[in-house]
Amino acid sequence: MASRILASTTESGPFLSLARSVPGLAFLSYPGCSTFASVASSGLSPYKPHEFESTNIVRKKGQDVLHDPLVNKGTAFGIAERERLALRGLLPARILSMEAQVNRIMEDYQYGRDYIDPVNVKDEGVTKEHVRKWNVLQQLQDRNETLFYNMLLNNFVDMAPIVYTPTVGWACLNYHKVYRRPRGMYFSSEDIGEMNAMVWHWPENEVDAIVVTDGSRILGLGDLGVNGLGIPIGKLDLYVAAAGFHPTRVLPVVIDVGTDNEALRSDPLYMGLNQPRMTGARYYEVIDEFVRAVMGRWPRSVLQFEDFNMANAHPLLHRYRDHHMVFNDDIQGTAATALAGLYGALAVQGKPVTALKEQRICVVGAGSAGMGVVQMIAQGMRKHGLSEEEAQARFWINDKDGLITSKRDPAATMDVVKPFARKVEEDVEGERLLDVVKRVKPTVLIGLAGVRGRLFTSDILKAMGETNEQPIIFAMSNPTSRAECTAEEAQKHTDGRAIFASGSPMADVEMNGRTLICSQANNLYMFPGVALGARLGATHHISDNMLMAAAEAIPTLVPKSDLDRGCVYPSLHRIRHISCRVAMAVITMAYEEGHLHNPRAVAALKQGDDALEDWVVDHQYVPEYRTLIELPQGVME
Ligand SMILES: NC(=O)C1=CN([C@@H]2O[C@H](COP(=O)(O)OP(=O)(O)OC[C@H]3O[C@@H](n4cnc5c(N)ncnc54)[C@H](O)[C@@H]3O)[C@@H](O)[C@H]2O)C=CC1
Ligand SMILES: CC(=O)C(=O)O
Ligand SMILES: [Mg+2]
Repeated sequence: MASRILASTTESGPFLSLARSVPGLAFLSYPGCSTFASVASSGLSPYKPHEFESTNIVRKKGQDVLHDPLVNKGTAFGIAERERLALRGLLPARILSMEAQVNRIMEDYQYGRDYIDPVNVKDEGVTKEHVRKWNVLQQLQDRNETLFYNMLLNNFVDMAPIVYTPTVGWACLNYHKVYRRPRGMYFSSEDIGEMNAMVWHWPENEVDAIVVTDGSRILGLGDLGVNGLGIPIGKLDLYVAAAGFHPTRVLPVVIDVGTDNEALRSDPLYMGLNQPRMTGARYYEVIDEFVRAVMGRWPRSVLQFEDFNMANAHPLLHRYRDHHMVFNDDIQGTAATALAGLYGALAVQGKPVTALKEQRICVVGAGSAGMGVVQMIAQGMRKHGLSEEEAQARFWINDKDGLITSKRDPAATMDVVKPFARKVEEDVEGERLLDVVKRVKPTVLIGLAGVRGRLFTSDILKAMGETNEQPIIFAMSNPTSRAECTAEEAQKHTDGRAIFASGSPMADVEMNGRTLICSQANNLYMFPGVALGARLGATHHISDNMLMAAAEAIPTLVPKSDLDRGCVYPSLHRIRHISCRVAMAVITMAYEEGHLHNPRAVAALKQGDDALEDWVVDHQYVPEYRTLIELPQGVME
C-alpha cells in the first residue's frame, strides 16, 4: 500500500509537480484515483501522462451513480450503461442527448421559471407564486427530506396546494422542462421480461406504499405520459406528511406504455417512449409483470393505482384487488371522500345520516371517479334501508353526451354505469344538464367531469338555488382550471346558500358580511389513512366496507362550531389526526371482516379506541432530526 497519499480534485499545476517529485506518493484524483494508488504501491513511477486522462470506469451502482455529480449523466446514460450500472428503472426510458439537456437548462438559465409559459400557468389556476414556492420545496426535498417533511407537516394547509393539487398539475404539464433529477421508479413496455430484476435496483429493502400511474388521465389534464409521475410523487408526499409513512419506505412509480399526447411525444425534452399508447392484451401484460415484480419484492406493501384512464381503471382494480393490498384512489378514495362530504353536508343542514336516502343526486361525469362516487353513495343508501333498485333510482348521471338513460347504446356504456341509467318512458336520453336540473330538482349536484369551461353555469346554479334551501354543490374536478364552478360562482348564484366544496382548494367567499366556507372535497382525506390502516393492520386486501368505514369516520371529526359555519369536512390543520382516525376505521373493519392479520393490531384494538389510537400514532413517522452516530453511553448528543 502507498504510505503517503495526496488527494485532489484537480490534476494541474503544483499538485502535479509535487506528485512527480515525491517518491512513493500516491496521487488521488477523481475519477480513476485507484489506478494511481496501485501504481504508487507497486513501486513504479507514479506519473504516466496518459493516466491523468480519467479512466471513466465507475465502480458505483444505481442511485449512487445518479447522485454523484462527477459521473452522473442523467437521462443521457445509454442502454449498455443503464444495464451495467443498475440504472434501469431509475431513469425515464428515452435517452436524451447532452444537447437536449443543455437546452433544458439554458432556458432556465436565461429566463428562470418564467420561460414556462406564464399563460399556461395562469390557465391552470396556478399563480407564479405557486410556481416559486413549488421550486423552493422541490429543491429542499432533494437536499433534506426531514426538513422538507417537517415544514410540510407543520404548514400543511399552506403547502399542500404546492406539492399537491393544483400546483402538481402544472408540474406534470411541465415535468419535461422542470425535471432535474429522477425520483421514484420508471418501468416501460420496453422492460417486459426485466422487471423482476429491475425492482432490485431500488435501494430500499422495505417499501410500505407504492403509488403507480400510467399517466393516461392526469387530474383533468388528460394523457401526460411519463410526465404523470408528478402525481405519485405528490400523493406520496402526503402519505408521509399526512399519514406518517416513512419517507424511505414509499415508492412513486410511472409505467410508460407510450402516450397519445403527440405534442408531448414530439417535444425534444420529453422523456418517455416515442410511441402511441399501448392497449389490449399487451398493455395488461406490462401491468401484470409490474405488479408481480413489486409485490414479489415488497409483498407487504400497499399498492395505490392513480390516474389511470376510464378504460383501464376498473378492470385493473378488479384484476388485483383480491390478491394484494391494492386500491384505486380515483374510484375508491374519491368515493369515500364524497360520501363523507355528503354526510358532513347533511349535518350542516341539521339532518341525520339517514337523510342520505332521501337525496336526489345529479352527477356530472360518468368516469372512474364519478361512478366510484355513485356506487359508494348507493351503498350508503342501502345501508340506510333502500333496496338496490330504490338506491339506483336516486341518481341522474350525465356524461359528455348528456343524461344517461336505458336508451343509450349498451356498447357505448360502461358496465358500472348501466344499472344507474335512468329507466324512463319519455325520451330524455342525452338531456342537457340544465334541463335535467330544472326537471329533476336535485338536492345534490356533483361534478367529476374534468373538463375546461365551467360546466355548472349560472343558470344551473340558480336552478339549484331556486329549489333548495341549502343546495349541496361539489365541484370536484381537478386542478382548479377544471372545476365545474368556483366557490364564488356557487354562492353568487344561490344567494350565499350553497353548501360548497371543490376538489382543489379555493378561498372562502365573503358575502354580505358573512364568510361562506369552501370545503375541499379531495381524496387526500382518504388515501393516506386508508393505506396506513391497511399496512399497519396487514389486511391482505382493501375492501369496500373498509372504505365505507373510513367515509363514516370523517364527519364525526367535524366539531359543531365548524358545522355551524358550513364546514363539510374536518380542518386540514388536523390532517395527521384525520389520517389516524381513518386508519383506525380501516383496522376495525378489517377485524370485523376477519382480515386483520397483524396480531399487534388485534391486541391494540382489543384494548379499546384510545389504545388503538396510541398504537397507530406510535407508528407514524415524525420528521425530526435524530442522531446518526452511535454515542458512547452517557454522552449526550
Ligand atoms: N376531488 C377529488 O378527490 C378527485 C377528483 N377527480 C377529478 O375528476 C375528474 C374526472 O376524473 P375521472 O373520472 O377519473 O375521469 P374519466 O376520464 O374517467 O371520466 C370523465 C367523465 O366525464 C365525462 N365528461 C367529459 N366531458 C363532459 C361534459 N362536457 N359534460 C359532462 N360530462 C363530461 C366523460 O364522458 C366521462 O364520463 C378529473 O378532473 C379528476 O381530477 C378525480 C379523482 C379524485
Ligand atoms: C385528486 C385526484 O386523485 C385526482 O384529481 O385525480
Ligand atoms: Mg387521481
